[in-house]
Amino acid sequence: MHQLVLLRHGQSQWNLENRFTGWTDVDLSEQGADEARQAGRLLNEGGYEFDAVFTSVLKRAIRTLWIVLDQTDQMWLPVVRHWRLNERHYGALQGLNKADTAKKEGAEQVHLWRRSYKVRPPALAEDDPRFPAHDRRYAHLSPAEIPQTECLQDVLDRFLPYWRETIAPQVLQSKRILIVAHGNSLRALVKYLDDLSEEEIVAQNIPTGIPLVYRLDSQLTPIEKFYLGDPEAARKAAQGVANQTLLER
Ligand SMILES: O=C(O)[C@@H](CO)OP(=O)(O)O
Repeated sequence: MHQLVLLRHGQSQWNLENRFTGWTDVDLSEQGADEARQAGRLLNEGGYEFDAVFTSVLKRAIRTLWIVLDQTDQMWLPVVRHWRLNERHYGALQGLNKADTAKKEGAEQVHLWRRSYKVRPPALAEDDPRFPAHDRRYAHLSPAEIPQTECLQDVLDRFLPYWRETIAPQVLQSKRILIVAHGNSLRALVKYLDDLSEEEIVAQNIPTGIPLVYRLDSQLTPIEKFYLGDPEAARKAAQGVANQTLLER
């Protein structure tokens, strides 16, 4: 049996402000840092140890990872940061308030942008300062790899090669892997691991800062999966993510 732990970063400043974030490099809020510490405590209590760790090139995930490694006394572990684990690029929605956007564009449209598999949010123009080609951390990417917007399918398409070539082989060697990433990059991986349909993935929301443990067989098919800690707290936190576009917020 193989084990994999997924962790969405703790609450970010823009999660707190209820803004679409995507590839914007915002930091953790104070609550987010607390959530990361709590994730570390849960991992300690469960006796979880890791052999290798993967994260994105965005500081809310990196800092969550730092806090977890500190909390679990595993700061020595090898860490790989890769853009393919980044959050979904939210195109021209990046920076906008989610509830205001639902008011303006309609809740149904915003739900499609947030959770459908194939509907892309409006794209960024190439001369927009938010376009990642202007950021030197992405200078090594080919033009075709740099997104102006992404739907969940695009995220899975860019995450999967990295999963197949780099992470999955290590899981199969029985290395205990921790992936600290983002709501939608983890939804893409969950869709793939759980073999969910395009309809089923719509209802999946991943809460911030709660470790999600997968036990997998030799084909990397899940045998069981569960959130560490109180299952009711994880359910409520996931519901809170789903509710971010409610107009009365
Ligand atoms: O803004 C984002 O980048 C993501 C994660 O915070 O939001 P959503 O859950 O709306 O897809």
